[in-house]
Amino acid sequence: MNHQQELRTSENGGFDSSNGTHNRFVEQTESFKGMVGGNQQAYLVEWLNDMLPHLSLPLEASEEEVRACLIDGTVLCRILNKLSPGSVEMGGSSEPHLVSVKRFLMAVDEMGLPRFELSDLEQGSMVPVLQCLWALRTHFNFKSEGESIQNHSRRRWNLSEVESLERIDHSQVDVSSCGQSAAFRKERRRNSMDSRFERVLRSSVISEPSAALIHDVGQKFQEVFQLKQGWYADLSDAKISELMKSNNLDNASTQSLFNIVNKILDESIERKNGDVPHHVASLLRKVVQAIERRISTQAENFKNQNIRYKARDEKYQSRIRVLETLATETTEENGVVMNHLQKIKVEKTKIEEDKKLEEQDVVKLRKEKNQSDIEISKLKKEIEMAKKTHKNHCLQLETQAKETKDELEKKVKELECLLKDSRKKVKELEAFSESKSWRWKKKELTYQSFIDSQSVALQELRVASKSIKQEVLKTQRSYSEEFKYLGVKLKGLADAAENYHTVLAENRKLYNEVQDLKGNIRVYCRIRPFLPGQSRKQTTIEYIGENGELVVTNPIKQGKDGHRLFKFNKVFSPAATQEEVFIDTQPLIRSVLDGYNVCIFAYGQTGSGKTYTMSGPDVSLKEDWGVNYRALNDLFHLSQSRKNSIIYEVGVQMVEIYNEQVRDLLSSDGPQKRLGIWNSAQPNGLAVPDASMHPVKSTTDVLELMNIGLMNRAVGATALNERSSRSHSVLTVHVRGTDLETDAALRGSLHLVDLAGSERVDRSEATGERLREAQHINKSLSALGDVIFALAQKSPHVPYRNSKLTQVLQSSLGGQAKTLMFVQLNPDVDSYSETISTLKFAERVSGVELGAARSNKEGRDVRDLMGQVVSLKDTIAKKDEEMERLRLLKVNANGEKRGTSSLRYGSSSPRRHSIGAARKKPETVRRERHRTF
Ligand SMILES: Nc1ncnc2c1ncn2[C@@H]1O[C@H](COP(=O)(O)OP(=O)(O)OP(=O)(O)O)[C@@H](O)[C@H]1O
Repeated sequence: MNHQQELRTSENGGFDSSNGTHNRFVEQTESFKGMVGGNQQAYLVEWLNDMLPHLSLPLEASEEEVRACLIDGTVLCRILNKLSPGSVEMGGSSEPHLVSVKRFLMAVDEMGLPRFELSDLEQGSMVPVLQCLWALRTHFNFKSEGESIQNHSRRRWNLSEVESLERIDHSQVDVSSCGQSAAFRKERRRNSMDSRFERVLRSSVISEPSAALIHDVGQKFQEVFQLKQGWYADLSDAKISELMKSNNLDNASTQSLFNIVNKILDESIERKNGDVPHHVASLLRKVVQAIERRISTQAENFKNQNIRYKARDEKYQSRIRVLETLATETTEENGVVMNHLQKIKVEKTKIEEDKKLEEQDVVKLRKEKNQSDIEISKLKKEIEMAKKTHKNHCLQLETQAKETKDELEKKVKELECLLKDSRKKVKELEAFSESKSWRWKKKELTYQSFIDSQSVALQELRVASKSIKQEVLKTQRSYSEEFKYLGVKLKGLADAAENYHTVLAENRKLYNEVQDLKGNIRVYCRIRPFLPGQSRKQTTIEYIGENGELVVTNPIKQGKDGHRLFKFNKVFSPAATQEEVFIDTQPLIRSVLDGYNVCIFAYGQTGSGKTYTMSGPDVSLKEDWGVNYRALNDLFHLSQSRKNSIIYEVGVQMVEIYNEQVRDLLSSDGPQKRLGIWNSAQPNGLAVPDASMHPVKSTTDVLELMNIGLMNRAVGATALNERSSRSHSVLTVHVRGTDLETDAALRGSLHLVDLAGSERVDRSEATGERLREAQHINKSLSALGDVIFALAQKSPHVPYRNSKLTQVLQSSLGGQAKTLMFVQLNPDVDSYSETISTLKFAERVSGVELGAARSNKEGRDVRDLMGQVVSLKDTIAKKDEEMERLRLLKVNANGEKRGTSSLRYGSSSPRRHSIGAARKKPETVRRERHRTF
């Protein structure tokens, strides 16, 4: 059902009793309020279009479109004037739209209908506006319906007539289309639903063959009758009669004729008095007559058609019957007749099939109708359901509203309580603030009196401060004078302090010179740093003084007894570099070139850094070079710089003392060769005359030789498990210089001794071979200690012969040599006792006076005499050596008897690295040495 049909239904419904009119008006207005939505808006739009056709608003016009249409107020005023002519004054087009709307609203107010606000129409919700229009529509519908029941029943008749015509049209069409296909009939039916207007048109020109023709006729009518509201008022009688005379009415469609009738009726209703002008009435009659005529002719046509169909049908039936009787009577003519009959039967079956199809169509249509009925009932149910849910929703909302109202009331009560409380509190606060302000006033008074007394005191203080200021100025003056005096004094002190270091250096130089004069053995103490990977334990070194003081702490003892002070020529901290150590050693080494015998030896427990100081950790790196390399490098540099005045020849020996046996590390015969030792200090410094002497000309030569020597020592070490730390190595550098001017000769020698580890035997808990090694080391080191003690005591007998070490070092310790001892310390607290015994030994060494060193410079005569002395000493030494050998043989024989055996290097000793074929045999070297040194 479309909107118009619904509208019509609502318009027609409820008119049974005039008493119910008002109730229904209220109901409808209320219902609109509750259902503002698409349907109601569509009704209103349709109504508006009906009222003012020029609006031609689309049925599904949006709220904004409706607003745009109504906003200027003229539409509203026109509608009202149409419903109730003259109820609103119409303004000109220049009048502002607000005025029109206001006028409309005033009229609505007068009628007592619901109104809307201007703002609603302008931009607010359109619902109040639509409600107002709905009320207006309902109001005037009811009003007019009452009148139309009496006056305009014809109008309704017209519509029903049209519908009845439509039904006739359907049945006619159905009958006429008996012979057509079902599809064609369906198409026709669909077309028939297109629009109400076309349906009406079709019904009016049912005799016409096509819809196009119907439309054409309608168009023509529209052209002929462009009718407007109140049109006939403008027509003259002559015009109307002319219109009636013409055959225009006959050519117009039935719908157009109905429209004329309707308009005439509407106009007459609007005029209220119901009077219709005579000429209009005659026109109306004419139109109605035309319509009636048309309908009667069409009815006549249908009747005739029906009769024709019936007659045709009867004719067919009678023919069939005749043919059937003919068929039964004449059997001879059966063949011919049968054929005839067959044809007739075929025709009959065709007709029956058509009938069946018709029936099927009817059934289908019924079914479709049923389905649509079902759908309608479904929709109705849905609407009811929606109504119910809506009602439920409304109820829910109401209950919610009630609940919220209750809550709000509760809250209001609570707030009231709070308000009461706060009032109480405000009162309390007021009372409190009053008491406080009283107290403050009191305090103010006391403060005032206090301020008065303070201001008096301030006055007094000012006077006092003035006098104090004067005193301060006085003292300032005196202070500045004293400062000046102190400044002068301080300057003197600063000058003195500045000089202090130079004085200190001078002192040290003088001290060294005094020691040189005395021939004291110099002692340099060097402390090894903690090694990487070694946990930073507590150190035994408490203090290192610049002037050679060293304080060592006993980790067990506390207080004064825990500390011990030692004093040496120099103490090198763990941070001291190889370079720094050498700088302090350099002057001593240089004196070798001046013809002095110099001996440098490193003493200390195993791992304390003896080899580090003497050789260095890595020969390939120059900055790591120890005293050995640096000394020889320096000697060559110096000899080069002096080559214009003195020509130097340098030779090198390298021996090892292991288990009281001296072995040549550079000998081409191998280290197993035991060397003889001179029994007394040799004037030429050749302590080990049998050791091969290797002339060197550059640092590279020295490095090469020393590497061979170290390798020989290292090879031995591999076989005998780190023998290097249990043997003494002695590198002797012999220098012979000849003055080019005076031909005077000078000889100097430099012993560089890396002693074996000085730790006690019991500490290492050694046994077997190790014990033997340790015993030998102990023996040699204690022999060294005895020699030093004897020298310190200036004893007439110095026991050099007690060990090979003392014998080798005899020339450096006893003769007027310059001797330097590096005391190497391990800072680890675990090594405290070893450190103390090392330091005690070093203390004793530093006290030894060897007498002033003497240079070995000599003229030619002296040299000849010295040569003789040397040969004599050589002979004595040989004898001594023989005696020594015999003694050793005796000792060994006794030892073998006791079942002990001495260490041999025979098969167990490592392969000897050869110095090379170019090297001369020891005898040759010895001869040469005897010749040159
Ligand atoms: N001043 C130092 N700075 C850095 N490392 C050092 C220093 N002195 C010694 N060392 C390191 O300490 C370790 C032991 O040193 P070194 O072998 O020279 O001791 P040693 O007294 O000669 O031992 P041994 O008696 O066994 O021959 C080495 O690894 C060495 O590099």
